[in-house]
Amino acid sequence: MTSDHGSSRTSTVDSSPLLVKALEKSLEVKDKVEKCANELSTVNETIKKEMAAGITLHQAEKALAQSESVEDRVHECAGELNEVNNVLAQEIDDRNKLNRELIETLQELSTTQNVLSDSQNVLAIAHEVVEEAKQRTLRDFATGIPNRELFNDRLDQAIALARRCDWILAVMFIDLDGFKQINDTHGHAIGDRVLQVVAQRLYEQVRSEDTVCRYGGDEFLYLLVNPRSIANIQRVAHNVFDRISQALFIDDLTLTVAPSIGVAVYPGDASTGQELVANADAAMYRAKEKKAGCIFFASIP
Ligand SMILES: Nc1nc2c(ncn2[C@@H]2O[C@H](COP(=O)(O)OP(=O)(O)OP(=O)(O)O)[C@@H](O)[C@H]2O)c(=O)[nH]1
Repeated sequence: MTSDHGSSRTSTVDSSPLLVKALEKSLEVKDKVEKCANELSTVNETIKKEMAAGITLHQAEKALAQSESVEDRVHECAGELNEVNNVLAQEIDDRNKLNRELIETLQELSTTQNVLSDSQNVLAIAHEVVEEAKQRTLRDFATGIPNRELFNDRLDQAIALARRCDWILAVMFIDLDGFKQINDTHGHAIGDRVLQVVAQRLYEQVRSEDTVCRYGGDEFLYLLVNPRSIANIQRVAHNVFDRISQALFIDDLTLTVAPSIGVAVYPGDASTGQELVANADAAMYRAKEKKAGCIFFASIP
């Protein structure tokens, strides 16, 4: 067996130094055994020939000595093979141990991944719960539309934008006329349904950049962002008025509520959100007092 052949085998099998050595050793032993077998076969051939020709005692002793020498070397090879086997057995043990450790590590990794995935799910649910809670704190419980807190936040943002972009803004203060009468005549539950329908009508009308909210009781606010002109504000206010004034059908009741609307415009009527709402509120009261078409602009004396 050539060393070239040996090195190509060992390099493809493993790069562990112990294993490389053991394999080289086994190739050496194999060579030795092959030599012994050849020698033994030569000795046997000679003995056969000599026996055919009539073997002498001297020849028989010589042949025995030769075969004993081969036998000694075969024993030696067996010892060496045993050593190789021990090394290989140790290597197999080590590899099995490594495999077991690898499997355990993979199992631990899989458990960790499951725990991680569970944690991620829990986290996602927690996010949803927090988001829902956040939404609840920003929505009016009875009608589902934004509440005063969300409106004020949007109003502050709108004022900041309007300042930077040179826009106008408008706040409409909407109060239902004679709402108490509905409560008193038909009960609080019907009054609640009326508020819900009004809120829905406002919500359906509002553009995505604008905001409506229930301010409290039967009061609603409507923020118009960058309406561009007073004429546009008037048009929206009239649309809101007409939509709210349409008949409401609740169970077998047909009800009507008309709103009083006060409008304040930024920057002409106020420079802050709070002032804008207060001025729209004051305009709404003047609209109520005068009963003049029920829409009143703060800037109109
Ligand atoms: N059903 C119901 N009623 C409410 C709610 N919040 C406030 N109210 C009632 O709404 C009414 C609001 O009072 P007002 O604005 O004086 O009633 P109004 O009859 O519309 O009076 P004007 O605005 O002057 O026309 C009161 O009767 C409150 O009890 C609510 O969530 N549900």
